[in-house]
Amino acid sequence: MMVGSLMRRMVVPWRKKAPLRHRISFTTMTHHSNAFNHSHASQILMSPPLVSLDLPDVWAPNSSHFQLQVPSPAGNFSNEQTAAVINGLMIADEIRSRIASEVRRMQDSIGEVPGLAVVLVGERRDSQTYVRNKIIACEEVGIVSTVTELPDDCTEDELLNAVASFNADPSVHGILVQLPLPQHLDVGKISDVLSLEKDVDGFHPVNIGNLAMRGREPLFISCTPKGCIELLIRSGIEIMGKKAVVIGNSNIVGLPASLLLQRHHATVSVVHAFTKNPEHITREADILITAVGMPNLVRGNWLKPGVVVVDVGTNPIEDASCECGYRLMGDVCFEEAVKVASAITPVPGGVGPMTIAMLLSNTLDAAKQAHSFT
Ligand SMILES: NC(=O)C1=CN([C@@H]2O[C@H](COP(=O)(O)OP(=O)(O)OC[C@H]3O[C@@H](n4cnc5c(N)ncnc54)[C@H](OP(=O)(O)O)[C@@H]3O)[C@@H](O)[C@H]2O)C=CC1
Ligand SMILES: Nc1nc(=O)c2c([nH]1)NC[C@@H]1CN(c3ccc(C(=O)N[C@@H](CCC(=O)O)C(=O)O)cc3)C=[N+]21
Repeated sequence: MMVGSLMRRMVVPWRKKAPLRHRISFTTMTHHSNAFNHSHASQILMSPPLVSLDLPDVWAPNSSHFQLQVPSPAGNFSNEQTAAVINGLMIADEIRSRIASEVRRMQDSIGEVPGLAVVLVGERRDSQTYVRNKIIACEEVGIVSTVTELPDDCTEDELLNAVASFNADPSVHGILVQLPLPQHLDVGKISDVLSLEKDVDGFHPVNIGNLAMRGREPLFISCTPKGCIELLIRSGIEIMGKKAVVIGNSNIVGLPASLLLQRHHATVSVVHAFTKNPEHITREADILITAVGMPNLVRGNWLKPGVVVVDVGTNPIEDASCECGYRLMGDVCFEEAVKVASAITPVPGGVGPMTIAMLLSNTLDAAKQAHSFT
């Protein structure tokens, strides 16, 4: 289990009662009737469902406060309206409550709890913060987490050995290697080594390939795109038949987001760094997902009135008035977009919390699969 003497491990113990703010029953969830009316509905990814927990992957929110009053995209949207702001924190909270009760049910039934191993290389402040947030989130739902920290100058073998040791550890059901890695380490080699059954980040080429191919089902879908689609569905926004534009094409967000939107029968265009006149393409979008890392890239005049905007971008901006010295901004100029869009996710408080909720969900799924627990 040790990788040289450089590795530090931190084990967060299982807490019996997760201190979540809201505890709600999920038994009242129903299918999203509009989406299921369509004859192609059965072709939408059904296994595994978007959110684990054996729910259908297209479904309506179970309480009215999640149902946004969204004017139909590009339809009768008036310029005087402002967009509904999609509350990712609240939706993620509800999902985490459900995961917590599933983890308890698993422990009560078979005496096992899901385990997540995180590998963190180097000392990037942002990565340390993200990992800490993931560990806290695990603790809150009863998932046991382990962090391996490796120094910036660790060798590829040390990193691969850490992953391999978690592959072999039956108490670890999910493995996440925090990105970005230092330049001398090849992220592709990790996914070659990482066990497919433990790839809770959904980065394994077989998982991405299966996401791309008709008639195939990935074991895991990348957390951020999965969170984006979950936000749309939970907000009552139909995807099928819509024109969707994704800005960004990374393996971690943009590419799987466009594949997932296609699975939901959107017509998808991808905008990237070499796209000429991107605003001509984005202005066609009914649904826009942006994952670039450039604050204010998307201005109000890039948007069609009534568009639904999902802003993945997470950009720290220096701000002396904030306690930590910076604030977070998305890729979208929120003040302008909110006057044009019908619904929009904020940063912070939109996609970010959903990414973490989906990681917990994937880890629970992995543990259920490992123990044949249904
Ligand atoms: N909220 C969350 O949960 C998460 C947020 N993020 C955030 O999302 C953002 C993107 O992350 P990630 O995908 O990892 O980033 P990458 O740097 O890996 O990818 C950025 C993508 O943006 C494209 N791009 C760069 N410049 C432009 C431009 N001027 N116009 C259009 N496209 C452009 C690139 O195009 P090309 O392919 O041509 O190079 C690339 O596909 C970051 O801000 C990150 O912090 C990321 C993960 C999770
Ligand atoms: N292997 C791997 N998997 C990832 O999923 C992964 C990664 N590496 N590297 C970095 C990116 C980034 N990412 C975020 C997760 C949560 C928030 C998040 O919770 N954001 C909060 C704000 C958090 C804060 O205040 O700092 C919010 O938007 O409300 C943001 C970004 C996952 N990533």
